[in-house]
Amino acid sequence: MFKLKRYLRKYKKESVIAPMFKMLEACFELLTPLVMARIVDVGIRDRDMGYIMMMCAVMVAFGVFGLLCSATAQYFAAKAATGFGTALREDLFRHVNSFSYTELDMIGTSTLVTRLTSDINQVQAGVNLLLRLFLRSPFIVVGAVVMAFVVNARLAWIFVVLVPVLSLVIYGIMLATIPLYKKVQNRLDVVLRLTRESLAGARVVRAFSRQEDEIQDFREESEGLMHMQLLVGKISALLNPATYVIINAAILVVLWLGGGTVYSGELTQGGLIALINYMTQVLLALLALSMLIVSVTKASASAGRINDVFSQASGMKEGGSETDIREGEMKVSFRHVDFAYKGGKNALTDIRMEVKRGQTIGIIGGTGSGKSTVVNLIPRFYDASAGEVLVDGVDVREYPFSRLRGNIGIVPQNAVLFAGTIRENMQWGKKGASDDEIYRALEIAQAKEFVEAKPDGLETMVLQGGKNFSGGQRQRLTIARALVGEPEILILDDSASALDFATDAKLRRAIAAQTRGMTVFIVSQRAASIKDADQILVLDDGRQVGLGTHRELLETCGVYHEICMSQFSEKELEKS
Ligand SMILES: Nc1ncnc2c1ncn2[C@@H]1O[C@H](COP(=O)(O)OP(=O)(O)OP(=O)(O)O)[C@@H](O)[C@H]1O
Repeated sequence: MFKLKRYLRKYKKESVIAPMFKMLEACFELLTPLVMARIVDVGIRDRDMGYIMMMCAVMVAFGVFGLLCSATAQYFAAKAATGFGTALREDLFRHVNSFSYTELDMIGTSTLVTRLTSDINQVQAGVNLLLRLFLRSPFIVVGAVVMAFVVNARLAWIFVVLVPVLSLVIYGIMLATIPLYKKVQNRLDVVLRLTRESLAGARVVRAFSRQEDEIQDFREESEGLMHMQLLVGKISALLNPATYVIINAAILVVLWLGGGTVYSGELTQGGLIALINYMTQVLLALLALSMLIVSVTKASASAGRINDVFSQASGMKEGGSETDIREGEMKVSFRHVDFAYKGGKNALTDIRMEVKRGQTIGIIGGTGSGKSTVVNLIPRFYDASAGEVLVDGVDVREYPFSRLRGNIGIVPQNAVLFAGTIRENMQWGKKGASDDEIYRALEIAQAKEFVEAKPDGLETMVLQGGKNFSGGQRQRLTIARALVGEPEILILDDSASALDFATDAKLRRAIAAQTRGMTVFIVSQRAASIKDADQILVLDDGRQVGLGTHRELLETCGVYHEICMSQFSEKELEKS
């Protein structure tokens, strides 16, 4: 948690004012039993109503000042803590955004969501409590012991014994619960992941009638979390009975010994009442301290999880801004490229390909053969494990991300749209794109017709994930989004799979005719979608088993021939 203190730097003033006001409030609290003692020893003894009223007014004034101090402290602590939380959240979000796909795969989205939300809230609550209580509680404990010595030094020794005994009990309980908080948070991660998966895949769950299994899995995890929380709760629940037994025993001792002292005149009745009040103050302060420790412990566990994300640096270093681009003939080159996902075997082995500016490249192969992996290396979603990928003759690792990716329009396999209007979604491709530019892109992507048919046109709202559009419409919108920016390289990663054959063909014809000079990569399982490409890369289990035109590959590449045989009739094959 200490490591995160930099986020409080902007709130130095608040971080000092909050504990100071809490201490001031504590001073009023410590003085109150003395006023009470005066009421008993002087006011009540002498039956002096004027004195009693005056002292009551003093007590009320202490209470009001204490309340004002407490409210001021609360205000500044809340200001510092929420500012801290906001700065931390923004920084963590920025850091997560710097991750490459490798780190995202490794850490997992659900746990990142928990860390960005619940963990940061936990740390924020810890900071708030820390600012208010870390000085106040020890100050009250020490202050109450000192005041007890002021009232009666002989009886004050009971406090000297009481404070360590109480502290020891509280510490023991803390020690038992602290490791469990981290486990609770980890379990929460699992529950969140299950919830996310189950809700995101709600349609699939229903389609496979898996609701009961999903509910069962969720129940098991949720009950696991509950048992863990109950265990922590049960141990923590010992705190109050244990401490109250000790404090009441101490009060009995004070009354037992104090009674005699009052008779002998060594201690006044008011003094005895003040001692009991101080004892209660010690207990309450220690309980507040234990609450602080619990909160700080939870916050530390959460801070640890947040720091783990911060310490995960992006494995990808961005290239310098002065990239020397050689505008040669080759737009994209793969030179003996190998790639393995973290901890896995090679997903790609020795990929070699030279793609000229303006060419269309088809990439085909069975499922899992590495087609998406190949195209993911061009915008540097992953880095090659061996060999190099070049764009305009320069290794992709030498580019600043914005420059490299700014020239690439990528349409991923899963059509992802964001909540907002169609226009806003299209402007992801190019900030401030005009309606003309958007309609041109929609036209090429074969999406203009259905967008125009909507009463609100470009103002039509897209629901989260594009749920109010069909799969094919979503795909066409994501293609249009990539085209709006008129990228130099367009990557269509199986992004026309939901289109019927006629629309798919129209789309490819429009791209070929209206995007002259654009280098286009088409990943597809359908031979018909890529057969007219200038070059076709054939993959089999991550290996390049063919590279050439449709005609050439039919002659030379067994895998390609087989794919075509399975998809075309004899007649179609002869014609092609
Ligand atoms: N994020 C990942 N982490 C680990 N392994 C992965 C990851 N993505 C893909 N793989 C593995 O890499 C191999 C190639 O996957 P890739 O997605 O490139 O295949 P593909 O040819 O595009 O398949 P499909 O046509 O089914 O989309 C597969 O064995 C797959 O299991």
